[in-house]
Amino acid sequence: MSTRVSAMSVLPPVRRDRVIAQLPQYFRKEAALHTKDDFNNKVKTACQEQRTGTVGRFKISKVIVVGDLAVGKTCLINRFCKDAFDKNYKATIGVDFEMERFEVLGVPFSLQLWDTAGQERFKCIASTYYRGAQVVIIVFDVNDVASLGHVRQWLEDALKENDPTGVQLFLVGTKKDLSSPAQYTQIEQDAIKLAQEITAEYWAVSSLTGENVKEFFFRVASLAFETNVLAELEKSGSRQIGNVIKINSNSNNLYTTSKKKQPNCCQ
Ligand SMILES: Nc1nc2c(ncn2[C@@H]2O[C@H](COP(=O)(O)OP(=O)(O)OP(=O)(O)O)[C@@H](O)[C@H]2O)c(=O)[nH]1
Ligand SMILES: [Mg+2]
Repeated sequence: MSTRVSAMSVLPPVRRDRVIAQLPQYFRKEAALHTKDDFNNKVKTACQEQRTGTVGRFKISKVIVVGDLAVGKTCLINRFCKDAFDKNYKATIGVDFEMERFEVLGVPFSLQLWDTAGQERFKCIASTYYRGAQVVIIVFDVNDVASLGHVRQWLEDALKENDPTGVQLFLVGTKKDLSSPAQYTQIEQDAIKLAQEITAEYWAVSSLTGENVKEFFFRVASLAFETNVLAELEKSGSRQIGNVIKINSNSNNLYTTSKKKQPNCCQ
């Protein structure tokens, strides 16, 4: 029996319910990152011809999930990744992360979801992991106006560590199951207005019922994938990119940022 283990054979196949063949639609047209109803043509062609360069088996996009304490960041990730919901609150201490593997237009694509702490005393540990994010998800509770009010601060903190032009932003209202339609409509207006101002795509979800959770993460994976492939095509220009395999530089420094940076806010 062969003992040789290649990177390919270590990876299990992508789950059938993580296969994305069509562009998932936005939640609200007024606050969408784009409103096209299909993937970019150049992206589709590149995928068909297997010219996606580093976007493929080895490409990992970093996603950070930030927002006030107890708004439901951990529950949102657990509903999607584990199809589980815990009604008891257990504060995230520092950070946790989950890997999710997708197949988009036939190409493997992974998201690394970083679940960060909202509690003030753990925030500085968490913020050392913000660097290198391609997607920032800012979460608020649709039943808590103050948590929506703090979104700009979370955005500022996240962008301090990242190139603002290279980040895709999502604004997610959670706990929709707890709000009455009238209350919800009121806060949605404010949330959409804010999303437009900060150029974020707006979603409302419930991790308890699962409403819109899968749709939301599929949209995140698809838009991140599309942006990555377009960037890859642009970078390559006329150069042949089909044979290049390299680990994304962002993912290289994921584990080293905390060592390099000495936070001085947690004493
Ligand atoms: N009804 C309802 N409760 C929710 C929902 N999402 C989260 N909760 C509850 O809200 C509380 C906080 O959820 P968490 O996901 O732990 O919050 P968090 O944002 O991760 O909090 P920190 O880790 O401290 O930043 C828990 O008691 C959850 O059960 C939801 O969609 N509906
Ligand atoms: Mg948490």
